[in-house]
Amino acid sequence: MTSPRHAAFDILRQVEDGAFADLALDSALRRLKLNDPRDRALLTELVYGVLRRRGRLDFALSLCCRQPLAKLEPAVLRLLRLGAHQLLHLERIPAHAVLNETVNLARHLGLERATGLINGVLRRLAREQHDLAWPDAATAPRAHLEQALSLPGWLAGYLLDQFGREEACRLAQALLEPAPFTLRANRLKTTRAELLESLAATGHEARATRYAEDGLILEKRGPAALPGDAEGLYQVQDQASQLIAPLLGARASESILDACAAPGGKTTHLAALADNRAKILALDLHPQRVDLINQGAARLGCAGIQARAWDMGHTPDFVPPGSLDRILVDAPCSGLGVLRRNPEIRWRRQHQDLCALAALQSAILAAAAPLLRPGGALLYAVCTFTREETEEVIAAFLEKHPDFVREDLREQAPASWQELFDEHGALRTLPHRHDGMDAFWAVRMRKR
Ligand SMILES: C[S@@+](CC[C@H](N)C(=O)[O-])C[C@H]1O[C@@H](n2cnc3c(N)ncnc32)[C@H](O)[C@@H]1O
Repeated sequence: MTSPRHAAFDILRQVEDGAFADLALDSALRRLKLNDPRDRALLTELVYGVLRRRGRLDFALSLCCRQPLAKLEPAVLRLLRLGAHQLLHLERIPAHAVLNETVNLARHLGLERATGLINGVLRRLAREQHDLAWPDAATAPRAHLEQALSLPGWLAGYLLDQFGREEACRLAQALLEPAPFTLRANRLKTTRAELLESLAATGHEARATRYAEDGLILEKRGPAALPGDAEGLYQVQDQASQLIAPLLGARASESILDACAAPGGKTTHLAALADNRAKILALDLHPQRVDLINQGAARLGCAGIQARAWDMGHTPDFVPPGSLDRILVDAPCSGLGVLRRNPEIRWRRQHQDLCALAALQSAILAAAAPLLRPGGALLYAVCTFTREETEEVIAAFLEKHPDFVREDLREQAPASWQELFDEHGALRTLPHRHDGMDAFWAVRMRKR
């Protein structure tokens, strides 16, 4: 039987080769017979923890290893990172167990020749871990962000430039933590209060979200399965994502385009808010992801959704121009606001990607714009915070589309949401400021 450490080693290798961590982990959890929930939790923690904290782990390891880490065999470095993560961040595992397990795994993997090095480096790290010279946030903020808070160099510089030292450090710290597990009560079938009650009755601890009207955060999961999954009583959806559909401001019976819709979290939310009386066209580039929209809609009891594959780089030729009341463009983006959920993006995303993503976002907006009727509203949303993908995309769009005007979202938002908007009336959520939610950005424009 594969141990959690061995499984984590395999998944980390797959991720280095380009796999998505969540998919590789889900498939391993399904395939392996890890019956003890503690083993499943350890596997998840090892994979997500090592990916999130790689910058921090490499800094600590480099202080304890005589060779530069770049010269180590990839498999040896992977084992060292796994060991270092347990030593530095998982206090309940004693150091001798970490050393034994890591060296045994190295042997099992045929890395007998590296066991001396692995043992030596981890032994030294265990001894010196409380005296490591972490760079100081006040005097060396960029090194602090890279080495203590585990950001790649370009992103450390980017955050400092955009947010300043203190806020950059708070954001980077928040992005290192596991994301909350948040649900949206499906108002087509239940209410938040009812769902909170049935969660409590089945041994789970949950609380209402501070901002999203139908949201609840699972604070402590009980051993039983969550009630109401098959019945479609809830959708797993971050609180920030739950703010987007209400901000579109749709009314029942309107025609809506959800231009980048899969897997359908916001499409199904739009249907629920309109009490199933809106007509929603849900498009996405990838046909297999379109299936997810249909499956979600069926489970949640949503009606009025037509989902199909389409490349929104081009205006859909099957929708009459000027015929839609509302458009949501929840655009593909750098995903830096959801690094907690997709930890491999931290190391995969490059600064130069931002330009290409902004070009794609601009193309999608330009293709959607002719479909809106005069007086209709277009909401643009991304789960990131970079200037390139937010203000700059919208400024370029408004310059080329003088028939659109930007709206101030504060005017129609509830009083309790006012702190979620910036001084230009755009939604700007950040995990360290707003009830732990993902970092999103959204703005609404109206066609004259
Ligand atoms: C941020 S996700 C959308 C999440 C979705 N709105 C939800 O709430 O579940 C962006 C989506 O855009 C899709 N996409 C990427 N390029 C696209 C294109 N050219 N046309 C249409 N969809 C595209 C991706 O497949 C992805 O599903």
